[in-house]
Amino acid sequence: MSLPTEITDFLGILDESPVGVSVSRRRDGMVVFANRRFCEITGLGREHCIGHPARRHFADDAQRHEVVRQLRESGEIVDADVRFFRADGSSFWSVLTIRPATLEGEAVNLAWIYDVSKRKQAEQAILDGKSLIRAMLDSSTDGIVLLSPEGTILAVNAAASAIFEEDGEALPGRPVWNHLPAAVAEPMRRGVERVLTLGETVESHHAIGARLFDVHMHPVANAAGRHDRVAVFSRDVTQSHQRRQQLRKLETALEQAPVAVMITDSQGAIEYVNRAFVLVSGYSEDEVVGRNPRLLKSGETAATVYRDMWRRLAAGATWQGELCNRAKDGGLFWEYATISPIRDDDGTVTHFMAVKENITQRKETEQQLVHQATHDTLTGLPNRLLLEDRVHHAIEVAKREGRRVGLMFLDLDRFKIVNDSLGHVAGDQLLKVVSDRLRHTLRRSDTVARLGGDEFVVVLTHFQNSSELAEVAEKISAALDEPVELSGHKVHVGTSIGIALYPDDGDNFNSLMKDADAAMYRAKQKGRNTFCFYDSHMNDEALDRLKLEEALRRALVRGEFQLFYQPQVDLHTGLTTGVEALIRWNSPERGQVSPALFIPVAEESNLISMIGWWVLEESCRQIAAWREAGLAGIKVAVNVSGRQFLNHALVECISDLMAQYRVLPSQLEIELTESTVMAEPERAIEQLNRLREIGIQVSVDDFGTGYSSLSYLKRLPLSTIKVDRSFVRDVNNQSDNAAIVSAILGLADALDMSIVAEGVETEGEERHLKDAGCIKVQGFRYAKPMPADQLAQWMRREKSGI
Ligand SMILES: Nc1nc2c(ncn2[C@@H]2O[C@H](COP(=O)(O)O[C@H]3[C@@H](O)[C@H](n4cnc5c(=O)[nH]c(N)nc54)O[C@@H]3COP(=O)(O)O)[C@@H](O)[C@H]2O)c(=O)[nH]1
Repeated sequence: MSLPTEITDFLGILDESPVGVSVSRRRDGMVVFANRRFCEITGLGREHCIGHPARRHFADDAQRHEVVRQLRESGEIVDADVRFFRADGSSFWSVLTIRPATLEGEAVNLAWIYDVSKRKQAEQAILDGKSLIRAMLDSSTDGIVLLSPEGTILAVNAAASAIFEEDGEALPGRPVWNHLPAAVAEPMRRGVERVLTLGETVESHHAIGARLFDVHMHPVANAAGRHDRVAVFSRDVTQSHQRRQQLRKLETALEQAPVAVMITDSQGAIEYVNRAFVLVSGYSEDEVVGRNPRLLKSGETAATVYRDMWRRLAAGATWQGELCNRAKDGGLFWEYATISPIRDDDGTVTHFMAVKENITQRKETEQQLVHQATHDTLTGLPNRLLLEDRVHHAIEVAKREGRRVGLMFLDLDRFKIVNDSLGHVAGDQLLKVVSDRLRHTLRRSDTVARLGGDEFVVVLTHFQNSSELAEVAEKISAALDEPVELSGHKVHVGTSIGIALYPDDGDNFNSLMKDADAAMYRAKQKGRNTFCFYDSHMNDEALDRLKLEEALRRALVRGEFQLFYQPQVDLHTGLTTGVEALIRWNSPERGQVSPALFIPVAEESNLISMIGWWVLEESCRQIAAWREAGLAGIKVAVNVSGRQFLNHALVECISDLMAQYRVLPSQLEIELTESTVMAEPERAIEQLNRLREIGIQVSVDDFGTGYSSLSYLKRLPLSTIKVDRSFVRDVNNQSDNAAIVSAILGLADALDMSIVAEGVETEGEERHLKDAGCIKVQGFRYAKPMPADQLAQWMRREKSGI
């Protein structure tokens, strides 16, 4: 299109304009003119602008539509911010103004563009910065409020709006005091004044409803450096306060806990201990912090316990178990510990926590109970249960090491007499003395146990041969043969010891015990206070003894006993002065059993008391029967065993029997063996005096076979000494027997006692005795023991002088 000159001039002017100008036809939007600046701004050559649609310059379709809409509605565009394309495809911000005009009758749009990219970028940067600050402020969990000196809210972040429970946009311009409780507003007002006056930060704590806040107020300066605003930062510390309180409660609970608590780091260095720990261990916190818990180690906890503990802890598991630890003062204490690993958020074990209950008392009670269950209460020695365990163990070790085990069975020889006569208290005292002597005689490695009663067992493991065992047995015998002082009485007990060996005699506890028991019985038979090694025949004997005991028991019930009577004769007159009652057992199974065989078994098994009472009663009954039969005045001497003699009830019992059968004291005599009298001389003196008070005379049997103390003999109220038949035998030919008999006669004379010589069998013996001055005799030479009816005939014959 060729343009008139005035138009060309106008366009020439526009071409020089510093603003980009383009002219486009309104009917088709085709550009008809673009000035130099327009081409510079868009980077397009003029030929790429003119003759092309104006819309192609718009970089944003939405903006283009808006421009078209406004043009349609108002016919012009004033200072719109629009993005245009550059020739290289990039875009720039421009301020666009379009005004309608007419060019040569053609309606056109005159468009001015002004590149505002730099300003836009700056604006965007500010906007970005502001929104960043805003975003930062809003993302803060602390409430932030900017206040004027009067307390007017200038700005708030989201957290502050939430505290005030108000819309954040509504708050600026309002006095902050209206949004605070009076109790908070007033101190805050003073705080603001102070911040602005002094220019310093003020900190305070406030409660708003149920929530707690830490408040920091900072001065904010203006461009001139003057503090003209206050920034208030409020931190909601409700939860942390509650947590702190909970922690404090936990700490108090830990401190006051009755259980010891210890926390170590992962390497075992102690970091914390509570008060219970300090009390139990005796160590202060300072003394243990930084140290390893092994400082409590006592050496009493089995190594396996620690191994198990570390195996579990290393696997990250909790360990529970009992530890025996040592306190600072050296004392031991027991703890039931639960040790658990403590992990951080990543699951790494950072610490270990030990919670330990003091179970010392329970342990001590347990140990006491175990001790009670395994030890004899009276002597404190191991009992049968523990003995069995020790023997098992000793056999196991001996088996491995190819050694022998010696088991000694001890039975006190005269314990039962002491117990019956002096009472249980003295008996207990005696057992304690015996225990102490055994303990002192043996090595610590040997076991001494009490089975009960007067039976003890010694187990020896360290000996070379059986003669060493014999030496030990001798030492024990010697120690127990020493007299024991009991309630003012000197008592001789003595012990019989049976010895069995592993593996020689048995390979288990029961067989060794059985064998040693059999050997002990043999030792008793050998004469007491001695020892005997087991040999295989002993078991048969022990079995026989047991059977005999059972048969004896039955005999009492079945009435298989009978009394025989042996006369005692006066050599001057040839008349019977009395008779000795001698028991006989007519066993349907065994036939006639000698009292020499069954009396010792009865003594061992306690049956002797019942048999003794039977003999006493039967003797009294017989005296009465003879009286009824016209044979008054027969004096009966009854053998009384040691146990029966020392029984408190003996005197009363004899009195009762005498009263029941109307027996005169002169018709009854008691015979005691020398050993019975001398076992307990003091006690014997007491009992003999009581018998004398009721008129009963006592003779001492088997005189010369035991060990009489002359000083005691002098004090004993005895009427007669019976010379044992071992001294009477062949007295006329054996000078030593003659000397003994002569000495006994002299003694009896000096002590004003009468003499009866036992077991006279020959005329020579009789003559010697008569010449020596012994008048009363007893023996087969005159009469053998006979049943009561035969004795009655014997007496009648004698009376009638036949
Ligand atoms: N506790 C009790 N002991 C009793 C009782 N009855 C008897 N015994 C004691 O038993 C032992 C054996 O007695 P026994 O077999 O009866 O022998 C007595 C006489 O038979 C025997 N004796 C008498 N004279 C002679 C003789 O000339 N030769 C000879 N070889 N033996 C003779 O002596 C025994 C009487 O002894 P002792 O009692 O010491 O006077 C014996 O120890 C009895 O004591 C009883 O009831 N209770």
